[in-house]
Amino acid sequence: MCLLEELTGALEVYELASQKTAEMSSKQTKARVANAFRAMKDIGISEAMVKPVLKKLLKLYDKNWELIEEENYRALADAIFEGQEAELTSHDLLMLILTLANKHSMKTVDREASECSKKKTNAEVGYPFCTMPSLKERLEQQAQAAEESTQPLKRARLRYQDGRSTSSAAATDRGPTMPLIIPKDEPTEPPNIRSPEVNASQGLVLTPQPSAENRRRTDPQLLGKVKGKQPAYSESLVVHEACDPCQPNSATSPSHAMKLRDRGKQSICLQTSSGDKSLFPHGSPQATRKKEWKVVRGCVPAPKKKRASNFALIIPKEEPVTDDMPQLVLPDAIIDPEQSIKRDSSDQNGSVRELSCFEPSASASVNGKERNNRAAEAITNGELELASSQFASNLEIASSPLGEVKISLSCNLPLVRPDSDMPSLETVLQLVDDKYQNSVGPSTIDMHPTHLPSKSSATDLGAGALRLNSLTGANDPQSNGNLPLSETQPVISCNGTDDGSHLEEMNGGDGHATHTENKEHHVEETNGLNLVVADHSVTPEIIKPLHDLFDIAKGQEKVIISLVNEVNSESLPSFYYIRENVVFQSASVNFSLSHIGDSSCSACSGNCLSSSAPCACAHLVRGEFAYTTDGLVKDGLLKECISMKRDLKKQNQFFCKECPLERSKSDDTPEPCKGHLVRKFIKECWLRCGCNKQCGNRVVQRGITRNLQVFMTPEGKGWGLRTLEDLPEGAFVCEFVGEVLTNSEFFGRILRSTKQEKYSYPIVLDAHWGAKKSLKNEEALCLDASNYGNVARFISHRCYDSNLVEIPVKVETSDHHYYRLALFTARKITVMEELTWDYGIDFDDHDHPVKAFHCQCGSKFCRNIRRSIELKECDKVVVAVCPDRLSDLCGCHFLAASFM
Ligand SMILES: C[S@@+](CC[C@H](N)C(=O)[O-])C[C@H]1O[C@@H](n2cnc3c(N)ncnc32)[C@H](O)[C@@H]1O
Repeated sequence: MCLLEELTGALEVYELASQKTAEMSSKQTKARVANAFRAMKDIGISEAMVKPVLKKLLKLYDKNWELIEEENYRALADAIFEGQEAELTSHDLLMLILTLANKHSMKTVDREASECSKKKTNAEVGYPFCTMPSLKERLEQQAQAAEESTQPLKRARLRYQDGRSTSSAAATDRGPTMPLIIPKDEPTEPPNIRSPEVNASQGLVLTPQPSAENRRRTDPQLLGKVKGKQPAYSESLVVHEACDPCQPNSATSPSHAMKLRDRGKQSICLQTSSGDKSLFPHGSPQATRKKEWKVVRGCVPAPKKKRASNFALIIPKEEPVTDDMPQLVLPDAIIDPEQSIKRDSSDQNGSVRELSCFEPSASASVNGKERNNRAAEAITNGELELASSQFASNLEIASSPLGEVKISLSCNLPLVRPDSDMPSLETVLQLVDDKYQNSVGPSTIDMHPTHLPSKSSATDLGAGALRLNSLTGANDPQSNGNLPLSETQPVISCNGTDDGSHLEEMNGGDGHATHTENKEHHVEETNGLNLVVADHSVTPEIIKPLHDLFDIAKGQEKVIISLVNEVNSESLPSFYYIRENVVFQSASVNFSLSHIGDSSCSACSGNCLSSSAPCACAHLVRGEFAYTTDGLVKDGLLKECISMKRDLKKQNQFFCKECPLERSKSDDTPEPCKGHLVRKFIKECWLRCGCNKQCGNRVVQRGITRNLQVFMTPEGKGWGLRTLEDLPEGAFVCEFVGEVLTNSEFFGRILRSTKQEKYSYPIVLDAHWGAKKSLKNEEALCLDASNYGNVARFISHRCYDSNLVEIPVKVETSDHHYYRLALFTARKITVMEELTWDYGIDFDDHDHPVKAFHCQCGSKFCRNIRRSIELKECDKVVVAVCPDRLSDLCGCHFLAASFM
C-alpha cells in the first residue's frame, strides 16, 4: 500500500463519512461496513486490508453500496486481490530491470547455469562448483519469495472464486512490503521457480505471465505446491510505477466496475494491457482491472546462510516516499547530473508535462484528464519514439562502498488518450537497456580482427590503438562463449586519427567535462613524436567507471568475476577492465609487429595435440607441446618454471651490460643490471595456424575459464583474488593484462603522477632481454595494470611459495620483446584459497620509482619480513642483500658488514 495513498486516504475517510451521512443514516453505513468486513473476513482478508480499498471503492462507485455488495462483495474482494497482484507485478518489473542491468553477466550466467546443472551430481553443489552465486538464481529466488509472499491471499482468492469461503485462510494483515535485498549471505539452494516472466506484448506495467497466473488460479496441483511461508522483509527499494489509462474494452461485457470506469474515472484507473483482459472471464472484474497509481516495493526472501556466499548486493533501507521527492535519483558514479537535468528539463520544455510517479493518486485523478489531453497531442499512434521520450524511464543504479546498490526506475508515463497504443514493453526495455549501456560505458579499445593489416602493412599499427590479442581471433564473435566485442566496446580507429574520443566513451559515454579535459591533455601532451596521450590523460582521478558489482569484468570474460568485501568498506579502485593487453597509439612501444604471423603452423589442421608430430609452433620452443590434452601445463615444464623462479641461480639469469630497466629509472647514472630471469616460453597456435580454434595448443588466448572472485584480504593486502573452484596443478588461471608501455614511459608516468595516483609495480617483460646484445628503450616493455587491467591486477604477492607461477606465452608474434604473461597454478589449489604470485619484487631496491609495500604475504620465506627482522635482531648490523634473496633456503645468507 502506497504511503501517499494512506495519507490521502485519511482525509478521504473523513470526507466519505460525512458525505455518507447525508445519504443514509450512520447506523446503516456502519452496518454495511461491518457486513463488508465480515464478508471479507470470511475469505481471510483482514479489516486493515479491506478498509482502504473499501474507501476507494465507495468513492469510485459514488457510494453506491449495491455495487459493492453485489455478488457477495465480489468487487471489493477483487479490488483487494488486484492490489496484491500489482505489488507482485512491480516486483517482477524490478526483477526484470535487475536482469537487464546485468544483461551481459546474465549471458554468462546462463552458460554457467547449464554448466552447473551438469555438475550438480555432487551433493555440495551449488556454490563452489558453480562460479559465483548465480545472479539468475538470485533473481529466481527473489521472484519465488515474492510469489510465496502473496500466496496466502491468492489462495484465499481462489477459495473465494471457487465459492468455498473459509475463515481459516491465513491472510496477513498487510501485504508484504516488497524490498529488494540481496543479502551478503546468499541462499544457495538451487532455485526451483521460474524466472521473472515478461510478456513482450504487455504494456509498461508488467504482470506475471497471464498464462502462468491463470494456471496458478486454476491448477490445484500448482496451488498445492505453493507454500505460504512469509519471508522476512525489510523495506528498501522503491520502484515507481506509472499507470496507464484504462481503455474501454468493448469486447467484454461490462461489469459494474467497467460501467463506472466508463463514467469517466479513467484518471485513476490502470490497465496492464489490452491483451491482458482477454485472459479473464468476460464480465469478471479482472477483465477490467483497476489499479491506482502506486508506489510499490520489491521483496526478496531472508537469506539462508551458507558457506562461500560471498556476494553482496544490499539495497539501502527504505526509501522515504514523499510528495516532494525528486523525480530523478542520481547515482554517485554513473550519471552525469547535468545530463539528467538537461534531459529532464528538455522534457519539461515540451508540451507534455511529465506525470511523476510520486504524485499522489488523488492528484493524478484530478489532473489526469488535462494531462491526458496534452499527452494525446504529443503521442499519436505509431509515434512510439516520441512517446518513449515522454515516458522516458529513468533507470538509476547507485552503489555505495559497502556494496549496497540502489536501483530506481522512474517511469514518467504521461496519460495517453484511450485510443492510443501503449508503448510496448519491448520499447520500454530497450530504453532501459540503452540507458544501462550508456551508463556503464565500454572500457577497452578494440581493434577488430577485420581491421588487421596484412603483414605488409603491419607497421601502420604503430599509429593506432591496438588490442593485441585481437590478432588471435580469440574474441571472434563466433567463438564460443565470447560476447561480440562490437556489442560492448567501441571500435577505435587504428589509422592514427584517434582524437581521444575513446576516452570520452570510456568515461561513461557522456562526460562532457571529462572529454574536454582529455582533449586538453591530448593537445598539451601530444608532441611531434606522438608520445604519451593515454597515459597522461587517463588517470585514476579521471576514470570513474562503475564497476559492475555482479561482474567486475563487465561480461568481457567467459566467467563472471564476482566481488566481495567482508572486511571493510573499501571500494574497488578505479580502473578499466580489459580482457587483453592494449597499446595506445601514443605509446612509444616498438616491438616488431612485422614479425606477426612469422610463427605459424600452417601445415597443421584440427587439433595439433592429437597429431603425431609437434607442429611448427611447438618446434619454436622445446619441440614439444606445453599442454596436456586436459589443457594443463605439462609437469616437466611447470616444475622447471617454478624452480627457475624460486631458485634464482645465476645461470637462470641474464645480466645486461647496460640494463634498459636501470637506464629507464635513471638515464644519468644507471645502476648495474640486477639480472633478468631467462624464462621458458610457451608458443601457442593462433589465428594464422592451420589448426582449428579448439586446438589444444590454444589455452591462454581463450581467456579465463575458472571461477574467480575478487575479495578484500583480511591481512591488509588490499584486494586479492581467490578461486571458487578446486584447481589442478598446471591449470591456466589468467593472463596478467595491462597497458603495454616501455619502462621509460612507465617511469615517466610515475614522475609526473600526483600523489593521489597509485601505481602498482609494472610487470617487466624482460624474459628475453638476454637474446639481444643491447636493447633500445622502446624495446624494453612492461605491462602497467594501474589504469587498464584485468583480474590479475588483484593478485597479491607472496614471497617464494606462491601458488601461481607466471610463464611467458607467445601467441601472435615470435618477437621476444612482447609476450603475454600467463599465470598457471604451481600446485593444486582448493576452493576459496587466495591466489598468489611472487611479483619478484626486490624489497631492497630503494631506487625503484614505485615504493615497495610492506609485505604481508605470511610466507615463512617472506623476503621483506626477514629483512626487517634481521635488521632488528642484528641491531647495528647491516645485512647485505643476499644474491638470491632466499638465504635460508640456499644457505648463502651472509653478513656483509657491521658497524660498531
Ligand atoms: C597488483 S596490486 C594487488 C591488488 C591490490 N591489493 C589492490 O587492492 O588493488 C599490488 C598491491 O597490492 C598490495 N599487496 C599485494 N601483495 C601484498 C603483500 N603480500 N603484502 C602487502 N601488500 C600487498 C600492495 O599494495 C601492492 O602494491
